[in-house]
Amino acid sequence: MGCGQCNRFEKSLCQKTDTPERSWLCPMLVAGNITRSKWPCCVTRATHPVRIACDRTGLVKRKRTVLDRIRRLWAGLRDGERSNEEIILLSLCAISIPSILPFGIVRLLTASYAAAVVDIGIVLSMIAVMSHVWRTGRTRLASLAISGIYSTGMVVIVYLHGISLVYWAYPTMVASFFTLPPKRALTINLTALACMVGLLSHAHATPTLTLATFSVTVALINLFSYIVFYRTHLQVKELNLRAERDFLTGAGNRRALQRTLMECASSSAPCSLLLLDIDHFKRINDQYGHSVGDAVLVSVSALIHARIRANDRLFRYGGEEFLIVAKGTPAGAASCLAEDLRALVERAAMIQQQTVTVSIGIATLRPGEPISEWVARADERLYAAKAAGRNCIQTG
Ligand SMILES: Nc1nc2c(ncn2[C@@H]2O[C@H](COP(=O)(O)OP(=O)(O)OP(=O)(O)O)[C@@H](O)[C@H]2O)c(=O)[nH]1
Repeated sequence: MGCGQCNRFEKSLCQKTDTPERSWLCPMLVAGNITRSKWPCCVTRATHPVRIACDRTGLVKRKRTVLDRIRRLWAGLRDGERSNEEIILLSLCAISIPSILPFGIVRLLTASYAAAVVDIGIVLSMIAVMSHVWRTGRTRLASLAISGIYSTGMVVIVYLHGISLVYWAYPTMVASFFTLPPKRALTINLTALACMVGLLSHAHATPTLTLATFSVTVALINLFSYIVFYRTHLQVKELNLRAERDFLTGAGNRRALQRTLMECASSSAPCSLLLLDIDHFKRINDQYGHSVGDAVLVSVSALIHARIRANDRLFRYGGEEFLIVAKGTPAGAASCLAEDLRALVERAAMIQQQTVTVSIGIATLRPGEPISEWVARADERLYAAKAAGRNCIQTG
């Protein structure tokens, strides 16, 4: 592993710094032998106006080669710096450039200028999309653009050359499913198919049987792709849902909580946290066993779920702690909800001859308050409720 900035120095020879963006610096730099502004390669990853690399003996002035760039690119992809969507888009563009460019050149040489313009236009568009995704990391518009460029290019090529070049339709249409949601890809592909069939029958007088064969095979390719990608889409959705759920109670987990808290903090609506802890839960476990303890956790979670509104969210915050994010709920309404929940749990007969109770700490988000402070206030209120004798609520 090399220097965190230039990726070429042995880490053992580099010194660790306390800032995250300069976690490793070359010794020459640290020793003050050079100024940071003079050697930007060692200072920042973002800009490299001067191409410098470090080695064991010191600093060697060297231009970054294409191979270096490929290595760096590969390291970026491998280390998870880029999202899956970015990788798919970049790969699609990277594959289509060498696949289409030779045809463009041949057509240029054989004086098929119109087709050459289409091919080279697609290649240039792919380069533009690639550089946009690479620089910004934004994929939404780029996905639509790629599909649009492919489809338009395909229709124009069919218009120019007729049935002899319809083979491009198959890979192009499958590629749309990689970049877009299945329904959108299907819609774009079927529209392109309709345009191509129209052009083939009117502008090129293609025989009906050939046209039918083309239409049916393209439709089947789209149907199969739709089924495969739709199934994958559902599976990914299901996996994401599971990754954010607590296995025992079905409440959201800490990962899901973070996202919800961020949504609340960015909204102008009032929002309250209710941090709920089962009283003397250790005793329940010790006296009745862990399976009964688990059943109590499930029952408490179900009781809360049945009481809160569809807009509110329930999370398992810790072992026997639950956190309710009550959206659009000011302090007064949050106290009423907390008192209702406390009474509900107290009344529920979860274990024979033993009442299960809960303590609840409440904190309503203050304007501009950081999330960590908001949660800490709810935690502090919960401790106050415990200190006040348990089976009660405390408002912040
Ligand atoms: N059955 C079960 N027990 C759990 C689970 N997660 C945590 N616990 C137990 O919950 C207990 C929490 O004990 P404490 O933190 O001492 O809290 P407490 O006994 O409820 O006491 P107070 O909160 O002060 O009222 C520990 O014994 C944990 O082992 C779980 O998923 N299932």
